[in-house]
Amino acid sequence: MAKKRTKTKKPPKQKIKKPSFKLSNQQKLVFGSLLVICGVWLCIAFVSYFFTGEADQSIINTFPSRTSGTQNWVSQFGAWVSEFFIQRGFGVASFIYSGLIFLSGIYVLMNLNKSKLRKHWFWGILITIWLSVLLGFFGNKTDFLGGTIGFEVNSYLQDYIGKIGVLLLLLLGLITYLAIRFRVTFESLANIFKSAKKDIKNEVSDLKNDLIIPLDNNLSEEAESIKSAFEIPLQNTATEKPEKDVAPLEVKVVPKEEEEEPEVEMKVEEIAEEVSETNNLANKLVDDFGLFDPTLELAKYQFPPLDLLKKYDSESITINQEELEENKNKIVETLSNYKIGIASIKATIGPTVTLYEIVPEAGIRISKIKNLEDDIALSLSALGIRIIAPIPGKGTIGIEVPNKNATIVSMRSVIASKKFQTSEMQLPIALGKTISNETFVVDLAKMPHLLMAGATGQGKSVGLNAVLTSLLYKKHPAEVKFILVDPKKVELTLFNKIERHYLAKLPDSEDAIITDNTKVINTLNSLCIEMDNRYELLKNAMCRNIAEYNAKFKARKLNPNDGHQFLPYIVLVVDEFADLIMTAGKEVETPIARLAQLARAIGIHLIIATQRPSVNVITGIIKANFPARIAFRVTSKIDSRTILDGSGADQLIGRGDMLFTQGNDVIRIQCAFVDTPEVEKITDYIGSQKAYPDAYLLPEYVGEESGTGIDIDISDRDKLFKDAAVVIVTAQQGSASLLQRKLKLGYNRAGRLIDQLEAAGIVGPFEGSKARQVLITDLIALDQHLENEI
Ligand SMILES: Nc1ncnc2c1ncn2[C@@H]1O[C@H](COP(=O)(O)OP(=O)(O)OP(=O)(O)O)[C@@H](O)[C@H]1O
Repeated sequence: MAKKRTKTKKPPKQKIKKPSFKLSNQQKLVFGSLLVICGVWLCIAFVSYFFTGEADQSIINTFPSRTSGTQNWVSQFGAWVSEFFIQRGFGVASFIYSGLIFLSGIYVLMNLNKSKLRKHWFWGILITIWLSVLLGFFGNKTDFLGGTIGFEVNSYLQDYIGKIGVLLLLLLGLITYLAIRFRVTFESLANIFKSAKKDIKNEVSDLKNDLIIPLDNNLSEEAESIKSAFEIPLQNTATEKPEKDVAPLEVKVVPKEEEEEPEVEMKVEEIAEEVSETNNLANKLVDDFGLFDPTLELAKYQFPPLDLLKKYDSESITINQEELEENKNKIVETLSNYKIGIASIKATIGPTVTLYEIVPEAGIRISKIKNLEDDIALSLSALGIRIIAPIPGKGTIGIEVPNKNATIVSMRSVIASKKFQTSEMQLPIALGKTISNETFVVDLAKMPHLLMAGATGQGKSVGLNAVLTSLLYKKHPAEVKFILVDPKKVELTLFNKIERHYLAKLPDSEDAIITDNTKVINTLNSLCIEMDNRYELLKNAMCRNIAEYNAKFKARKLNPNDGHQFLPYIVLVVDEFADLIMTAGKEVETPIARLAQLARAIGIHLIIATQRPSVNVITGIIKANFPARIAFRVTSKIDSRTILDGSGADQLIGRGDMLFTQGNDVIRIQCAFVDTPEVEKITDYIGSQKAYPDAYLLPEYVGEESGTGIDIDISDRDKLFKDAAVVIVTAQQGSASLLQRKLKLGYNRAGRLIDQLEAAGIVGPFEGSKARQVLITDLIALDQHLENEI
């Protein structure tokens, strides 16, 4: 009897939402004012206590009676609170509390940094205790100087460490406070003393110089003219005598100063001070305003909730014992046909395939099994069998056999997984589940670029959506931007709704999603400029990569006035890369290769998807720079080799069954499934929230083709100008695509040539969808036309 066991599936843990304590502006006004008033009221009550406290003593315990007749300026409650804080609490130091409450009100009203306020409270409470103990040292039990707490703590300590001990302890407290709060060090204290000593000395010597200089002047002026020699003593008659008295002193003091001034130490200290100044400035800014928060502009942005993703009925894996047994028998039988004995066999059930791990009997060479790969697959007669001989690092042989009932790996289950939720990766992507049913999460930033290939209908678009969805669930709009290239015009259009949140575009383009191949070239070149700009920023900030740079920026160590800014990651997604490379050729390949080679450190990552993984699409230069690859099912072994450098992708079963490699091992994964309505819901959810004023603007790129001024210099003409003219005149058809085909050019270059031909008067102006008119009738006329030009 077939036993069916169903794995009990724990419901995904919903993240418990923390209650938000954010106040509206009106609430802040009310709450802030309340605190300010409380602070002032408390202060009045405390001051009053010094005058009325004694009189109120007797009636304090009758509280709360309306007729008690307290004398405190703020009446009964004031008397009681003051008694509580001053007499029974911390004595005079209680004033600090009223100050703290007042300060809190100001912070709330002015919406100032809360972390600083917390610091004020922390230190305020410590100072209150310290002060209360200090004053308690001098007071007695009934005294309100240190309050009951100050007095009691004192007497307790004095019993153990004596009066001197308490004083020393208080001194230690003071030193600790100064050291931690004001970062006072022994050196800085020594410096203060030194500079104070020097200031005094300078003042003394200035005083002396004041007295000496006139004497010098006298001497020089005496040498110059007798007249002035007379005048000066006349002006300084009153100081004449002391000058003469002080003159011998000059000799004594000056050499002393000369001995002290050339101290080398001084210079070293100054440099150290300068460095710490910038750090101190950054620290101070962080103290005042907290770390820079890039998400502040969209502070209220809500990440899409999990509920937007669908749950699927067939999500839990059902283990069909009968099927397992059947497959095992088939494997054992098939292998024994080839005289391969099996020592043990183990099955791991995944969402779409089951992995049978076989340990062959001793003496059987793995190469033998490897050679029989195709025959074994044929004997097992099932689609999608993949043999891994040996499984890397295990020394066993793996045979992956598709399950009869494949389960869907929902996007919801992988997003909800602990692995994804707690991941600390820079750009985490939940791709799906592995063969052992583990959620597979990778970091796009580490890949650093991804090549995706697969025949049509095998799950590429779903895969791209899974990647984008993962990032939307994990990254704030301030942290990542997408550039989407979608020549099919349908796959990625949904993301239009989040243009002003998550997309990046060229400044002059209307649509953020690029569907026109010519625009791709501009965008790629613009991205290269962005890359160069970012490298410049990183160089100036002395950072090696974007993570370091952003951390430094957040710590306010980089000045925005120097052009520094928080850099979001940029993810370029190109669907149908084959289409692009066919129409634009080198013009696309070159910037893509450049970006792929250099962009990893500055946070630009490329994801390229193609249906046709042929070598003229995935060229050597592209392949070399895309170590991370995903292969969905392809139709031939050759295609599989092109993507993975090995076979396997041709043996997949489709519908999101894929192989992933990051350079070494190949991992089989069932891609998470996210349907279009789910993506729509997510983009709707994000799109309905407050957005940035515009999409993230890439640097402007003035494409060469945009210089289509009709006055093109003859010397600037393309080398192929003459050939192009011949092609156009012969065919009597002024179209760029004709040039592309005949001269094997990219679209851009062909477009440029057409512009040059127009400038030369060979073709007419642009006429919309129609081909341009050819103004030269035959090749002889063309030759004459070109000769006349010169
Ligand atoms: N991970 C998956 N789990 C379950 N089913 C999937 C998965 N991925 C794809 N499919 C199924 O395969 C169909 C085709 O997928 P998809 O549109 O992604 O193919 P594609 O490779 O993008 O095709 P094309 O290149 O023609 O656009 C989907 O409609 C869905 O039914």
